[in-house]
Amino acid sequence: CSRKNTRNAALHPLWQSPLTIPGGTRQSPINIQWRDSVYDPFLKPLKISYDPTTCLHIWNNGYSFLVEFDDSADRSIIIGGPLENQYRLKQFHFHWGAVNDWGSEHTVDCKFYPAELHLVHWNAVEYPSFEEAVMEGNGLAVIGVFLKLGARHEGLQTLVDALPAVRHKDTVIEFDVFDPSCLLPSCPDYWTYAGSLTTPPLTESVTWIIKKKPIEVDEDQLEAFRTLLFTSHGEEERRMVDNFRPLQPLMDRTVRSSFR
Ligand SMILES: NS(=O)(=O)c1cccc(F)c1
Ligand SMILES: [Zn+2]
Repeated sequence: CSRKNTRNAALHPLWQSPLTIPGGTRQSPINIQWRDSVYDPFLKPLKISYDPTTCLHIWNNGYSFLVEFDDSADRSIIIGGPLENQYRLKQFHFHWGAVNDWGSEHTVDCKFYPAELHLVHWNAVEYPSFEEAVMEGNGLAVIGVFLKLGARHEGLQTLVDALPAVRHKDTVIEFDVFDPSCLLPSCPDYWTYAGSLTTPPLTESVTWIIKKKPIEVDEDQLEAFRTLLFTSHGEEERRMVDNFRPLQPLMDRTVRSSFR
């Protein structure tokens, strides 16, 4: 993407130095060039079934705010799409900007969205734990959903209302019923490619499934994200904004689409 729309991610202390993995060949995020993506007729529809009672808590981990789920059984799972196995939901979180001009990690034809949702799942068929799956090439499956400025999102609002309670790093609150499927667009279309985690340990273990259609949220909801802090109680406050990684080289990868 041309420099003109490169945002100032470099200012963020977490990614002050260009964080690259020596020998990394499948790093994320990437720009998705729509015209270069290849329609794959063998891609199946993605099947998603989440049990809202598996929701546990929300916490601020100093990178984003995470909504974590009980992944001790196959109760909230995804299957199909590009996946060989069934994957269990572990957590979801967001990345966003200081302003609405940027914030997403992935881009589409160099367009940034103001925020991006990541629903993180792990391959519990082949691996005994999330921590082990994180180290394996087919260990994780992350669904990415772009957020665009528009109508207020009622499902998101229940999350937004809880954010003041996790303003500081390492704070947590119980959050016992939430259905993350309310955050998915109704359109089934997606792109998929082999990539990595976008925060440390940056391991190359993610099958990315990026939804073509964004969901709409309003300005107040995006502003609520920006009231969170990277810093703990007692530290000098640093607003949690621009918590995204810079775009990474595509290298020898093809992005497939589930749609013509
Ligand atoms: N941003 S992300 O690639 O979805 C991610 C980073 C770190 C851990 C994790 F489970 C997911
Ligand atoms: Zn993420």
